[in-house]
Order: sequence, then C-alpha cells, then structure tokens
Amino acid sequence: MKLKQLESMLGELQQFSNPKAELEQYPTGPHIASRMLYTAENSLGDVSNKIVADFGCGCGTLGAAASLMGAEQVIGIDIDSESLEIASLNAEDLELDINFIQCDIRNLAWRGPIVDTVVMNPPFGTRRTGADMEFLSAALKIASRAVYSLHKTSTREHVKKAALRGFGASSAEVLCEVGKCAFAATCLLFSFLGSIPWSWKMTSMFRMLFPSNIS
Ligand SMILES: C[S@@+](CC[C@H](N)C(=O)[O-])C[C@H]1O[C@@H](n2cnc3c(N)ncnc32)[C@H](O)[C@@H]1O
Repeated sequence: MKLKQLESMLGELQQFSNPKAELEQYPTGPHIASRMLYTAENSLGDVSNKIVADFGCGCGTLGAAASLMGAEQVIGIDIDSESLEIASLNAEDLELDINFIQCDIRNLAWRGPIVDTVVMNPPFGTRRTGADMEFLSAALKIASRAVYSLHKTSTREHVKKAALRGFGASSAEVLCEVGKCAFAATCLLFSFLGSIPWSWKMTSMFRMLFPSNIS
C-alpha cells in the first residue's frame, strides 16, 4: 500500500466522541500513524506477516494501519469499552480482521515474547504519573522484535534510559520528531538483538528522517 493511500484511509476513521481526559484519550493523527506503520514495514520489516499488538488502541488507528500494512494478526488492547466499540466499527468499515481486548495494561497477564511488534501512543503520564513507563515495560516484555512508541520529546532521555537500563531493550532510537503537533512527540523504536543488527536499523531510521523517503 502507498503511504498517501494509507494516510487517507486512516483519515476516514472515527475518533473519540467524548475523550476521557483521565485516560489521556487523544488520537494519533493519520499523518503520524501512517508514517509510523509505513516506516515500520517498508524500512524495518516489522509488520507484514507479523503479530502486532496495539497497546492503548483507543479507536484503533495504529492497529488498523498495521493491518493495512499486511500484519498477519492484530490485537488492540484498551481499558475503555467505548473506545473499543468505535475501534471495532472502524475495523469493520475497513473490512479488517482485528481482535480487541478490554484490559488495563497493568493487568495484562501475558508473559514472554508472544507478539512480534507492539505499536502504541501511550498516555504520557500527565494525568497519572508513570503511565507511559507502565506501557513501555509491558510492551518490552511481550514483543520479540520491536516496540514503536510515541513519547513527549521532553521525556526522551528518560524514556531511553528506562528502556535500555530498566526494561531490557537492546537499542532505543529516535525515528523521527514531530514538532508541529500540539504536543511535540518523539517516535522511538525499541529493537531487539536477534533479528536485524541494531546498527543496521539505526542507519535505516536516520534515513527515514528525510522527507523524501516517506512522501
Ligand atoms: C493517547 S491515547 C492513544 C489512542 C490510540 N492508540 C491512538 O493512537 O489514536 C491513549 C489510550 O490509552 C488508553 N489507556 C489509558 N490508560 C490505559 C490503561 N491503563 N490500560 C489500557 N489502556 C489505557 C486510553 O483509553 C487511550 O485510548
């Protein structure tokens, strides 16, 4: 699928009708979501024929993007039933087969690397301190390949340190920085040794920063 087509399809999705501030329910826009998944697939091979989990899936934008990019199986997880209803309708509209689970990420009982890739735009922890770290810790426990996550740029060093020293990631590289959205966000990729050498991934990530590669 072409990037523009992906972005346009994601732009049609229904978003939170009544966002709950305490759950930090802000949607990932189609521009960022399409580039995140397009890059994850086309530059790093982390999506097609892979099992992908969308943590805090909300209305399902990132999971839908993963499915459109050829994921074998997509599982969307969110604590909020209203969001999951919208996410299900969105998947239905696009004729995508996505499994949705209502669960607090803190209570996720999954153990071991049971998915290939996690994609997420977690709560930044502005309403409940540490929420972003809970998501990160849970994601790094269950992904065998990579975790793609959006974080506030101001927390970048903290997030990298936690991923590398606390949660066992072998690398944590900034893929791109989005400076013009309401909250500047940093897209980080946490990759694992074993698939592609991290240095190769790092080079690719730098290349992805050039607009010509993703337009
Ligand atoms: C920033 S929004 C991202 C929504 C969606 N992934 C997107 O990209 O548009 C964060 C999501 O995390 C969910 N969430 C917040 N706390 C959660 C928790 N403890 N467990 C599971 N989901 C949670 C919220 O309901 C919300 O849908």
